Amino acid sequence: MLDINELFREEYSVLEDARLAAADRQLSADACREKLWGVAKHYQRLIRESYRLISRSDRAERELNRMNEQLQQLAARLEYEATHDPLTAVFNRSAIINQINQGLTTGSVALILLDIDHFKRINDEYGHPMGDRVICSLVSRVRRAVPQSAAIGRVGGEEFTIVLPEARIEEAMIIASYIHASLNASPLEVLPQQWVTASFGVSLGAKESDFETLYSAADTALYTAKKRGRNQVALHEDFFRQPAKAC
Ligand SMILES: Nc1nc2c(ncn2[C@@H]2O[C@H](COP(=O)(O)OP(=O)(O)OP(=O)(O)O)[C@@H](O)[C@H]2O)c(=O)[nH]1
Repeated sequence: MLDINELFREEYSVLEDARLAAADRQLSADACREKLWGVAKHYQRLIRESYRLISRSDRAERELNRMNEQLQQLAARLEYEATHDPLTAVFNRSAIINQINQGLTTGSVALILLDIDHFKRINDEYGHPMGDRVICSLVSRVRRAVPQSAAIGRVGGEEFTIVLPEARIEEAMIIASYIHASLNASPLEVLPQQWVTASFGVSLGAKESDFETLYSAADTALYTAKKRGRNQVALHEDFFRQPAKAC
């Protein structure tokens, strides 16, 4: 802790001297002038010191602001990296789990599970780097086919989710069919000589259900699509059940 008396010892002494001089009616004009010079010299020194301190504190504040900005940028980057897939820039698995669980606290959530068909063959035939480019190209096509409110996620190597909060099962089916049709309309730009198709599983989670339940239902539907020959959309069987008729 700084002691103000210690810090300004010299100035206090000059000040005290000046006070005594001001009170001394017998003091000669020359002696008064000499005291005044002393005060002026110290005053000048104080101005110089204050200016130096203000400049230093301005510099420190600017440096602090710069570091704060860097910290915020770093936090945003870490947050982005923790929630996004580095290859495709869509949400990663943990972000999708959070979004679905969050969505299910306030309403229903429809889920489309998309799995590229025979992707291993693409890797084997054209190489892993081409496989990566196929994944990115397919994601671009999915982006163009889904509404803004949909969250696209990569939950496995060649498995993707399209999360549709508050959507009805019919809307989810339409969107899945639209992506399916778009993949069948033309080959991906990066691999024009080879059609890349996908299978889709669609389901709906009721309010207050959870990720595991919804994902498992969509996965069962996806398995059905694969089993039936791939390159198609399957709806979870729960949605085929008719409500019991009253007698
Ligand atoms: N290029 C590339 N390949 C990946 C990536 N992640 C997973 N894979 C490959 O994806 C392939 C998935 O193969 P499988 O699970 O047998 O599925 P599939 O060949 O698509 O067959 P079906 O799903 O049954 O139609 C494996 O060969 C993985 O190595 C990735 O990030 N990049």
